[in-house]
Amino acid sequence: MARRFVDLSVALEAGIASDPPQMLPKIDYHTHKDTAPQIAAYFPGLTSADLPGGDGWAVERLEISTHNGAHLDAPWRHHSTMNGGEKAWTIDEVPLEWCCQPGVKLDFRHMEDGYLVTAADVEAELKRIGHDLRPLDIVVVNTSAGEAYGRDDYLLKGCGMGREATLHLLERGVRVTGADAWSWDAPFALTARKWAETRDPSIIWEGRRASIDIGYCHMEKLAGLDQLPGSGFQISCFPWKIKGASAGFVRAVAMFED
Ligand SMILES: N[C@@H](CC(=O)c1ccccc1NC=O)C(=O)O
Repeated sequence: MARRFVDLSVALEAGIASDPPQMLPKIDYHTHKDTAPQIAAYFPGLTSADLPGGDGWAVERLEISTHNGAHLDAPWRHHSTMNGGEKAWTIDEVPLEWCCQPGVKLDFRHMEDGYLVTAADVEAELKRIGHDLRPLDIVVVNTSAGEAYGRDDYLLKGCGMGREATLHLLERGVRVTGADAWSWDAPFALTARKWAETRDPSIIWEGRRASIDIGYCHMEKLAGLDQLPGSGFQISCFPWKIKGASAGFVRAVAMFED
């Protein structure tokens, strides 16, 4: 039996519209030509001419936040408490068991930017793909943001998972979800417009705040969801173990046993 992999993570990349301007990642690439003196520092007397082709080593320095690139948000990201009053788990406390499970893909690409997905929308899509949710299924949502990654309109793209839809998944035992958009919730700028009209603060991060009731994790900035069927694959998305952090980078991968 051959195993096939689909990469579900965007590359961490500088110079594209992946995040708001003040939150963009910075990557300083030190090339082989730049670094020969770094090696020479360990071997007094060595010159670049002694190295093959004059090459030193390649290394990069990053200036990033835990929310740049494809990442898994821990319950701690969503609120300081989870499960009705317990201290919320940070990323290093998330059970590994949550992060390698059967995957389910919901296709919501046709939904309008900023539309708030309901529990009925989730049920209708599960019926269409013929899947009954099981505890710990990893549910990923393909929105219109997926194909806009890196474009100037990326931050405004995609429907949002509302509180009702999020709780619907959590009440069925789902503990890890994901989207290919900048956020699990609706794009911030669109929620801000609604807030300016209503002044109702409960609409801000309404999907992720479901974690206050039932702690869960979600991935953001996924890629390649259009290549997945509705079900029939595993997802692996172990996060970087960053002590006490709100999120960890993930190389999310879908695996098929063909
Ligand atoms: N909506 C996303 C992304 C986000 O908030 C973010 C992305 C890059 C850098 C910083 C971010 N947020 C706060 O510092 C999240 O909640 O992780």
